[in-house]
Amino acid sequence: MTLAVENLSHWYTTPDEALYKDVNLTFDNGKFYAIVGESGSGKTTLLSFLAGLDMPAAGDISIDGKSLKQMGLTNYRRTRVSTIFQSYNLLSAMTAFQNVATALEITKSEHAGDKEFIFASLAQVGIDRTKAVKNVQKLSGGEQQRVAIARSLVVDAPIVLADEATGNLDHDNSIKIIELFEALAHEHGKTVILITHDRELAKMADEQVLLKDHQFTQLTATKS
Ligand SMILES: Nc1ncnc2c1ncn2[C@@H]1O[C@H](COP(=O)(O)OP(=O)(O)OP(=O)(O)O)[C@@H](O)[C@H]1O
Repeated sequence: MTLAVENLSHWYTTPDEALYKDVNLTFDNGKFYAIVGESGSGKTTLLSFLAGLDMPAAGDISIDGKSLKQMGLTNYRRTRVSTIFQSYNLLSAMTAFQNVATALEITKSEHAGDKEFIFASLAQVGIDRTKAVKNVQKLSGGEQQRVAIARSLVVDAPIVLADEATGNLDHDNSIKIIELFEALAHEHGKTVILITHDRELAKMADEQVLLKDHQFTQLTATKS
């Protein structure tokens, strides 16, 4: 499966103040990508298009040649993509466990109601049973971030998008999450796209997409 960005241009004010012009990018399944670039360069904006939350001013996003417009953004969001937002968007009146359980119910997952599966999904991101049954507002920022990651991953979408998913985590926990993303791509064949400010973490990706001076450059990793 290939997710393609075709001749995409976007501006919020006028076309001569475009964030980017005629961008072409491809993202393949089984690969882990990092999008890096200065603050305000337009990374989150690109992610909102890839997530099917917004449409660019010009150009198209397609999946295996079929445009998202053709497919319908709601259909695309429901069936293809899972997004981890910078602001977590957790249901604040609920526990970590309930946040994950709700995602499984909404998406009619085969794991809906499976308590052990839910606890295991949270354990995978370092949230133990004691923390899992706490209201998410009683968890630290980094713990909330990990709950948001677990919630997004249980949905089992072929495309996983993450906006600064490790922004609130210490180095060791960031590495664990990156390894989890790597495994999703390499072992489960997903397309994983992470926005990050952290150049060291970005180097762990198979490809880096650099956004600089209104241009994207796709670089393949040369891993030792
Ligand atoms: N809805 C909007 N209306 C007008 N301008 C916007 C809107 N959203 C973003 N912008 C502007 O577009 C530019 C790119 O924003 P974006 O959030 O995509 O950048 P970013 O690279 O993700 O930044 P950061 O790393 O700081 O999160 C910024 O200058 C921002 O002010």
